[in-house]
Order: sequence, then structure tokens, then C-alpha cells
Amino acid sequence: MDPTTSSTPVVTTPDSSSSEFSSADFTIGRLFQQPNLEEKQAEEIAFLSLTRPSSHTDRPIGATLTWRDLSVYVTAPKAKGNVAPFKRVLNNVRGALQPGSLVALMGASGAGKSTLLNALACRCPPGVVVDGEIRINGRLIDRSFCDMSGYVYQDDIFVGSLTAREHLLFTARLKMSGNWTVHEQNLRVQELLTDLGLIKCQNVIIGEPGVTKGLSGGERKRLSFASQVLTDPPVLFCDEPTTGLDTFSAERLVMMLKDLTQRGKTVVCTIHQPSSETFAMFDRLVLLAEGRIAYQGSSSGALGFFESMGYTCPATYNPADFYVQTLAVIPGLEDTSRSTVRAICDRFIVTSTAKQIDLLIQFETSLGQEMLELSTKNGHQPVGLHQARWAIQFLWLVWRAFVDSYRNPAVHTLRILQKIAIALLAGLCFHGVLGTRDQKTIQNIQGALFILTTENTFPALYGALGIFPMEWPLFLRDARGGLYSPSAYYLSKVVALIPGYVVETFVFVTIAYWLMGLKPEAGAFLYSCWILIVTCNTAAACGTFFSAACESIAVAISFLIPFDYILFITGGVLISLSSLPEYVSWTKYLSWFLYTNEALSAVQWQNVTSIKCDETNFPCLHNGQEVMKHFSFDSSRFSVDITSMLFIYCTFHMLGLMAIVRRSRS
Ligand SMILES: Nc1ncnc2c1ncn2[C@@H]1O[C@H](COP(=O)(O)OP(=O)(O)OP(=O)(O)O)[C@@H](O)[C@H]1O
Repeated sequence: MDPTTSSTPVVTTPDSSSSEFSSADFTIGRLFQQPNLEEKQAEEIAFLSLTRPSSHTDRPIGATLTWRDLSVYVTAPKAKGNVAPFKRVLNNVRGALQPGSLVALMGASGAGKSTLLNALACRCPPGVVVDGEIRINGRLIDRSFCDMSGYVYQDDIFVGSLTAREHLLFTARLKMSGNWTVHEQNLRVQELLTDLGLIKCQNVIIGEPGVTKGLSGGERKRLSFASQVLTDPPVLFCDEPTTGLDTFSAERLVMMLKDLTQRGKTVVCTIHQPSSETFAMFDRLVLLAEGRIAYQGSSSGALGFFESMGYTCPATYNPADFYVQTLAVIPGLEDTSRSTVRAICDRFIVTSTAKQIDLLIQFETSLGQEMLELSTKNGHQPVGLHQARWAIQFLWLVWRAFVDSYRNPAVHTLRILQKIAIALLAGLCFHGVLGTRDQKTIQNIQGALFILTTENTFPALYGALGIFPMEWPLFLRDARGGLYSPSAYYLSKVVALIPGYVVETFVFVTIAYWLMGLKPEAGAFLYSCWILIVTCNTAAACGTFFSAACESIAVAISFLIPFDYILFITGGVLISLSSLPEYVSWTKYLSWFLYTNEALSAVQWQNVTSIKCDETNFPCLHNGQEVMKHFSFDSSRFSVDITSMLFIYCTFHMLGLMAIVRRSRS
């Protein structure tokens, strides 16, 4: 049942002949005329819930969006005395938009356009309070509306190393997997690439403006738009979609939006300074001023309304510019401007257009009530589009992270070269000084082990700090848009980093271990590799936690430095563990430096039964056991050391995950 194709208008508005909303617009009201409402309930509940019908060819149906008594408050900057914690940015506004409308939401800067758009799209940032009713086809909107509507942001954020096709496929897998088969998803991606003129550049890397070359501004915008219309949402919100585009690209984009509305979609755009041609494509206009509605209705009707107030648009003027200028608060003329705005808004409320909007809102509200009763009676709950299962989210996020990683080979090559260089340097410094089993080599061997520990700790620890701050805006947008969960994202990042740490550690240890001349046994070497791989990942887990908990790399570093300093000191090499002061000795249990040193020492000194004693050396350590004891190490704790590191690894990741979940909600 498609309300946009219904043939029987059934509601007559008080002044339908001159109405902004013709009686034919009230197709939704036909439900009230059906004598056998019960028989229609299955269809109507589907209508109410806006769920995607079962087959690919059935598109989601159009939607009427209404809002009334809508006020939005934001947290005002705290003034001295904290008198007004909230500032009202939208003041008791109401309105209605019907399927098939291309709506321009305009007004001067600060009028409240983005705030209204976000409120209607159910995408207000945390801290913004929305008071009032917003309904979609009569039903009060909730979180599921966010999943079933599209939102094209003003600034496009992508993973720049993906191609246009890969980006769309990735988004399709996450957005559509609950309702579409993989084949249908692929078809939809192909269809959009073709329809939006992206076929030519489908295999071009998206790139990052100013950093790596990739898609043009217009192509990026179209790609962003394609991501949002993948699921064919009944309502699409666009925040300044033409900003940054030349006139031709802007017109092309608005034509695409227009095309959507011709298939029954509702498209709402905030828009700044459109050209006359672009503006003419919008069939409905909502003008905001000082958080109030100054006009709402057909674009053509706006000129007449302003004229009736004595504001005539000069013939050579772009009407869009004229409206915005008339409603702007001009610096130096604030009082006059505000009284003009007040007069226009007050006048609009009493026009017949405003009355018809009120009537439509009432119809929608009563329809919503009727449907709610029906669905409650039949046990049907309205549902939105299904989010992909957690495992699918995780797998595709890992895929994206790997693609991103191998498309930046220079970074990996550089890191491996750096590891090789440091391993050669460290290896050469210790070369030839560890071989003879005498008292001097004890210190040299412990020093070599400490170098292995630190070189596999600090690069991973500090290297992980950039993981989240660098991708935070992308993550927030995707997670809040319901594309994937913070846990899937966090764990995908962790998993994607593991192979790099394993390879880098293995390369480093292989070179350094043999060049230094540590215990020449394959078993000892492999054990050492294993210990250091765990160490490297534990250090990275710690860095990942600080990265997730802090808003920038600089803040993370300032917290991390004192933290790693303590761990470093209590690592068992710089100071004998038995002589640590009581009040600080507990920190050694948090130190993976200690666990690594102890485990590596156990491997090196195991089965060392005799160490030469020079008579000048006092005290003399005769065997491996005594060396271990001297450093307050215990070889029997080897498995405890490994388990403790794994425990620290898991704890840091749990804390990191909690931090990312908390921050994504705050
Ligand atoms: N989260 C917020 N915290 C504090 N003030 C806010 C917040 N969001 C919006 N505002 C304020 O509310 C008013 C309306 O903002 P909004 O972004 O909706 O305006 P706009 O019409 O979209 O402006 P522009 O065209 O410049 O983007 C502005 O004065 C803005 O400073």
C-alpha cells in the first residue's frame, strides 16, 4: 500500500481550494474512511512501522513528517553565577512535510536550521534537549527512525584509502545485511554507482583533501549521498549539501534529490545561498528566524507572503537571498531586525497556510493514535531497519582496517626499517660481550634483555596513542548513526594491529638476539620471541587504553609519561625489587617490564650450572639460579609472568572499551 499513489482524496480542508496542502495531499486520511479497518490492519501496521517489505523490488514507502510544540535547548556557556544553564534555540515550532517534497530549510546564520534538522532527524548531539512531538506518519519518532532515515552531513568523512565502490560495499554490508541478501546489496551498490555517475571513479581511492589525491568534491558529495540512500530511506536529511560545490555540481546534486522526491521520498535540506536555478528546484520552503518559523509552504507562495507584509523582492534579486536578508539580525540594527522578525513570524502563524499545517498535524496525530491502538491490540511493535549482526560488523571493520593498512605500505616499510636499524645497532653494541660465562657477562646479559624489553614496549605503547583520536569523528558519526557498535569497532582495531606487532617483534628479536649472542638455542630464541610478542601487545593494549580514554594524542602522552615511568622503575633492573619502598612496591605487579624481564631471564639462566668467578669479584654468582635470586627473580614464576601479562592485556582492553563506549555517549 503506497500512500503516495492513492487515488481517493478523502479529507476536505476548510479552505482546500487555495490550500498549500491540497486535499489530495491528505491521502493518509483515507484510513479513516475505511469501514473495515480491521481487515486492513496488516498493511496499515506495515505502513506505520515503515519496515522494509520482504523483496528487493518493494521499496519503503513515503513518509509524512510532522512536529509541534517543538523547542530545543542547548547547554549555554556557563556565565558567572550559572544562572541560565540552558539556552532555547528553537522556540515552540510546528510544521509538516509530506512525501514527495523537496524542502529547503533556510534562514540567517544562527537561526536554528541545523538544530531543527538534527531534531527532526533524531540526531541531536548529547547535551541537547528536545521538547515536543515529532511524528512520522503519525507515530512518535524514536531511535529506530535514525536507522530508517538518511542523513547527509555537511562535511564528508571517509576512510580515504578505500575506493568509492569499497566504501559503498562496506556501508551496504553493515546497513543492509538484516534485510537484503548479499546479491541484492551488490545490485543496489551497482545501481547507485550508475545512477549517481560514480561508475567512472568507482575504483578510485577516495583520498583526503589536501593530503592524498582522490575523488573530487562533487564525487565525494555524491558518494556520501549514495551511502545514505542505500537502504532507500523514506526521509532524507541533508545538511548544506551544496556547500563547497560549484554551481553546476550543486544543481546536479539538487536534481538528484529532486529525482528522489519524485519517487515519493521526503528530502529536507538546510541550504545556504543557492543560485536562483537551484532554489527553483525546491518545491517547499521552511524559513527560520531567531528559532521561530517565519514561513513554511510552497516556494512560490513565499514571495506573496512577504509582499503581503510589505517586503517585495526586487525583480533582479535571487528570492533565496532576499528572504535570508529580510530575516537576518543586522549588527547595529538588532532591535529593528528583531522586531521585523517577530512581526513576520507572528503574521505567519495566523495565515491559512499555517492553519492547514495545524490541521495536517492533527490528522497525523490522530492517525498515529489509531494505529498505535491497532498495533498494541495485535501485538505488533514498530521496528526500524535491522542493524547488522555484531560478528558482521566486526568482520567488515577488520576488513576495512586491513585495507587501510595495506594501502599505506610506506608506513609499514618505514616501521620495519626502523626496527631493523635499531636491532642492528643494539646487536652490534652487545656483539661479542655475552659469550663467556663470567661475572661481567651477567650484567651484560641483563642489559641486553632490558634493551629487548624496552624496544618492544615503547614504540608499541606510544604508537598506539594515535589509533582513536585520528578516527574519532568518523567513529562517532558511524556509531551514532547506528552503523556499528563501539565494541565491534574497538575490537576490530585491536585485531587489525596484532599481525603488525607480531611481524615487527619477530624481525627485531631475530636480528638482535643472534647478533647480541644470547643463549644459542632454538628453544630459548623461540621462547624469547613469544615473551616479547606478548610484551609488545601488552604495551600496545596500554597505549590503546590511553588512546581511547583521551581526546587527543597530546593529552594521552601527558598521562602516559608518569605512568610508564613508574612501571619502568619497578621493572626489576634499575632497582632491586626487594629494596623497593613499601608504599611503591605494589606497583611492580602492574609492571609488564618486571614480568618480561623475569621471563626472559628465566629462559637465559635456565640450566646454567656454572659461572666463572674471578677472585676480585665479590660477591660471586655461581650459577643461573643465583643470578635469578640476585635480581629477586624466580624462574618458577614463568607461567605466572605470561599469565599476568595476558591479564594486564585484557584489563587494558576492557578499560579501553569502556572508555570508548562512555565517550561515544557523552
Ligand atoms: N550544542 C550547542 N551548544 C551551544 N549552542 C548551540 C549548540 N547548538 C546550537 N547552538 C546555538 O544555537 C543557535 C542555532 O544554531 P544552528 O547551528 O542551528 O544555526 P544555523 O541556522 O544552522 O546556523 P549556520 O547557518 O551558521 O550553521 C546558534 O546561536 C548556535 O550557537
